[in-house]
Amino acid sequence: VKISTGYHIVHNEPHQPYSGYHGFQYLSGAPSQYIIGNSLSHGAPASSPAIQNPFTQPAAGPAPSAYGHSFPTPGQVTCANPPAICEKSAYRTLDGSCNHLERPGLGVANTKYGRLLTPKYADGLSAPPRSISGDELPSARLVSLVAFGEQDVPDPEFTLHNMQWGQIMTHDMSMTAGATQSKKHPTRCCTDDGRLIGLDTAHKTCFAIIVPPHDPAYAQVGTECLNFVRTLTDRDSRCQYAGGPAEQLTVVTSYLDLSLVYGNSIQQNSDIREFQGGRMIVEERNGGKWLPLSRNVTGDCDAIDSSEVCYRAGDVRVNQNPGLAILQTVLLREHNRIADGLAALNPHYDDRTLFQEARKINIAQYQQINYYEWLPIFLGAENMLKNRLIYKAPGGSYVNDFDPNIDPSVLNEHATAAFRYFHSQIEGRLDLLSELRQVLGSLTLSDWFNRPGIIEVGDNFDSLTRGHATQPEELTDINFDRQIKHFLFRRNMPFGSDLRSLDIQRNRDHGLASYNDMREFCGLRRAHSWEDFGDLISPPIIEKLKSLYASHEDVDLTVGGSLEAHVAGSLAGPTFLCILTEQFYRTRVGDRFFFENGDKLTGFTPDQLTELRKASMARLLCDNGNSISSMQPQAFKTVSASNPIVPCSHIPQVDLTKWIDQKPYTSADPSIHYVKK
Ligand code: HEM
Repeated sequence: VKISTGYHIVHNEPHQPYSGYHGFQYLSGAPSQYIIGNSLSHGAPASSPAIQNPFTQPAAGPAPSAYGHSFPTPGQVTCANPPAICEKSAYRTLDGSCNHLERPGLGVANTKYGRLLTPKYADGLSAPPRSISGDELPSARLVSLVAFGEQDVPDPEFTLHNMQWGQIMTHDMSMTAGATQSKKHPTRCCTDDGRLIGLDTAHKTCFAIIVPPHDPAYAQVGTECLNFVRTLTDRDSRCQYAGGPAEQLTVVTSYLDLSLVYGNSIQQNSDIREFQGGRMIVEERNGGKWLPLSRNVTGDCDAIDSSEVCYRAGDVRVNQNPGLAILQTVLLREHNRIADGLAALNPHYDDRTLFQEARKINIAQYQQINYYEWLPIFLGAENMLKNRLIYKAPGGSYVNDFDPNIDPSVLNEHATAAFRYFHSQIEGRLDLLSELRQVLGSLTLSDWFNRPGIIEVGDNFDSLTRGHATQPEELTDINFDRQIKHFLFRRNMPFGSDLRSLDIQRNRDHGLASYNDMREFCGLRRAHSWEDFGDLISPPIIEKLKSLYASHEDVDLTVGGSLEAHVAGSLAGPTFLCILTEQFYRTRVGDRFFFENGDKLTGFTPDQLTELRKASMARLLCDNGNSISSMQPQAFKTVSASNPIVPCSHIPQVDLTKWIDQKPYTSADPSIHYVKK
């Protein structure tokens, strides 16, 4: 694989036409760099325009369940409540407040997404955009069907854990306010049998997706409408609005701080914390240690009865799919493993110290995996080095790059368009594998949305974990698996929703700037005709876009960005790569607690940092399976001669003895009593 060399984002240099924004640009790059994944050639991975009827009879599924009571209530916005003055602490707060000491509200749960470009609403305030011709934009479902395919193309290099970890990071960074995400939304914009509810009677947050006639899936059952509820914005909030166009709200902290494990507030955290030995609550069932059960099983899961397993965690989306529930369990068990280790090494520690120290180590390992193992696959190691997202920092050396001028908020363009491109990696078949990597069976994804109990059955937890470490993810391209394209959250129905349609509709709901505007912002050539997209999008796909949109100016960011040829060494085209790189730069340098920082109070000792840099996905899986004894060292990558399966004991482990013995603190700050040796 050829690595790109031509990209360099220059931070903190506002781009002239958009001077209100944190600017960056690419250095010029030759078109020949765009060669991987989506291709420019005419015969390139097809988007399977001739959609066959792929649908079989539905398997018997669970009965429809009640609404999820623990999910955010539509129409209601929780106000962020950061303190006016921050106390200096060695530990992060749970809601993200006071990460930035002068601006305590930055990155806090229940605040606005950031934006690179001003929103594009039809009325300038909040109405979804229209074509520049004044007409409606093409149906999101139609765009999903015509511009995107559903071919099953396994990725030769990366495993399903690679996809699944991305969803973990996503859930850590953002969640649209007012959404239920996976549970049926109480606001109905379509009737239960898929007919549109008239505009006069529909709720004001409705923005239903119109299904085109002759839809290859939905026409079979007469579905004309997919439910879609708009994200709550600052204009819906009594505590946020300061005038201007609507800005969507996100209900989780923007930092990579494992908020999905620990919760986004003291309240959420108290509900899942044991308050003994620094541990989080785990419950024993059938000899295993599992996430605690939800108190509203039929509300939170698509459970048939209240005896089914349905989890409670730091993030309400925990039950959405089996792979996600597995990694949430792994990260929870890792916390308790560390807390128990620290307790044995430091018997004088109280519950709070053990909890916070274990949390701090868990987050640091996770950030190490994010930046040094996972992100290089997506963004390219060289691109990351060049743009100062990672460093070649030897041993225990610090990287003191916290920048108080950087806003760590999650960008709307990132969460609503660029990062969702990786929905393309989702696989609809989940294999169960033995320790010898023999296939024992497999699950169909849409049978198990919101029914995580399957991971507790028999040896499924380990078999699925091995499966995700062995099975390839779907290639990152224009194809989206049928299981999420026609069967998403289908419950016991023949069909469900379409994730690609939801992505496109959400782009419009959030009024994202157009694909063409974003190209220009990213230093690429602005297109003045359809043909001008040809530098990055193949001609047959441009033809499809032409058949959908009235003008090249209308193309949604989510759509155009997902159709670009990839930059060599990365998993995205230049426009999305620009957004993703900018996001993960901000997420790093805008986090005062980033694990490589050498601050005396919040950081680690050089010895500890040396250990933390040994953290890996493989070790995490080895340590937190029920009984996993072997793994390939690079668990995001498929097994190969250079990445063979080895006994877990061969995989480096973070040595917790470096956290023994805290010496009395001798700094000038009298409020702080201890520091690591
Ligand atoms: C089986 C796997 C997955 C399923 C079923 C799934 C499903 C969903 C659903 C239903 C939404 C909300 C759609 C809407 O109404 O707007 C969503 C949002 C999102 N997904 Fe996924 N997803 C999966 C994996 C991933 C992966 C692998 C990534 C990235 C690497 C990802 C990134 C995102 C992002 C960034 C959002 C928006 C988050 C927010 O700000 O609310 N997802 N996903």
